[in-house]
Amino acid sequence: MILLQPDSLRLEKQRPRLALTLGDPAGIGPEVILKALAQIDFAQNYDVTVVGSKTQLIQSYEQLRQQCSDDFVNPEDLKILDIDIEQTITTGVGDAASGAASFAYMQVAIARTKIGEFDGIVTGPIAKSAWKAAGYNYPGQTELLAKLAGVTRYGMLFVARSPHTGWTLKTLLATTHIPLREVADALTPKLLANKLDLLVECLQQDFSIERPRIAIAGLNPHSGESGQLGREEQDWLIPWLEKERCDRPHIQLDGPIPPDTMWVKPSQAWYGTIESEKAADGYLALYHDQGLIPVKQLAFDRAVNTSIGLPFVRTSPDHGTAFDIAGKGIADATSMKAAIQLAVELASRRSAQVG
Ligand SMILES: NC(=O)C1=CN([C@@H]2O[C@H](COP(=O)(O)OP(=O)(O)OC[C@H]3O[C@@H](n4cnc5c(N)ncnc54)[C@H](O)[C@@H]3O)[C@@H](O)[C@H]2O)C=CC1
Ligand SMILES: NCC(=O)COP(=O)(O)O
Repeated sequence: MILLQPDSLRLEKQRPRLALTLGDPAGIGPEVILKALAQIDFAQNYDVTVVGSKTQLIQSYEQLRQQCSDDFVNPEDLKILDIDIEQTITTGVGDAASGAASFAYMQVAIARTKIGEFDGIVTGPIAKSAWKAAGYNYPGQTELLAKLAGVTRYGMLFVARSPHTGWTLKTLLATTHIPLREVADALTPKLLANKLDLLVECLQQDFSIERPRIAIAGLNPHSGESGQLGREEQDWLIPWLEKERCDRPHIQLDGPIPPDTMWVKPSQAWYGTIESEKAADGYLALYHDQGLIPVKQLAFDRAVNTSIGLPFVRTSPDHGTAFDIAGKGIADATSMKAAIQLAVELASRRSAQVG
């Protein structure tokens, strides 16, 4: 027997259902959410549920009404999964109360996504220190997502589309929130092979790049200058890359590229002073600031932090809680808007691949 779906049901199924967590309620999360949602025709394109305190959203809305000439939505017009943990939140101060709140929003969003209620999660920014003050010792939201989703293979990818050319910079971090002192020991051929797998899969499935070209950074100045300025490249990075080139003939692997020049071509492709084909499809940075200084330099207002390897979509703005400007009405919502738009694109693409 063939069951025909009514058109309305089919359409409804195609609209990605997103959970949008408020982030730390003492930071700019509520403000950028209200502003970003005013800039996107969300009712047409996707179905969004804000997960967090309605009281905090209303407070942010009332502040914006007094301070701000930008557009922002009224929380009364939103679907809200209201979570009020009844603690006092002080705007601009990330503490145990705000950390407990933002952690609770994440737990609910992840649990509801796991049972199929949402196709993806867009997370507002949280403060890791506030989570710690609340007794939750995670280096970030990515690790919590991975743990609760039950995956051990995952990565932190930053995606930024150039407003000048439309070219998209995609940067995966091989290591993330660890002290700089520990980076060299954490980097191993196994870890890099794992991250490379994730990046290739993501470029193929999420960005339809069948035979990607990937640039991999060196660790030391001048990629070690033949061992004179550091030995990691000679000892294992170059041999590992040579082996990967033989094992993966369908992709192009450039590197190890001296970290200071790695970002020249992406910035030229960003501004359109070279053709975008001359830049790589993906960049693998070996540690947090090696990747994020150039990304934020080029695209602080619009880069999106994307978790790859999870069984559902997760995006987030690239910026943090910005406690210094919370409650002032001056936060820029472009990165949050880009995070929502990318989540819609990725979720739509994945559901088209499944069905
Ligand atoms: N996605 C997330 O959950 C992220 C969370 N964080 C957390 O945020 C907290 C604060 O981190 P910071 O290093 O200070 O970075 P931050 O991104 O919060 O702020 C850095 C600077 O940029 C400004 N800024 C940030 N976002 C802005 C926006 N949308 N519009 C206008 N100005 C903006 C801030 O006012 C500040 O001067 C930390 O606890 C950190 O762990 C940081 C990055 C991402
Ligand atoms: N630097 C990126 C960042 O801090 C966001 O991390 P996460 O909370 O998304 O894991």
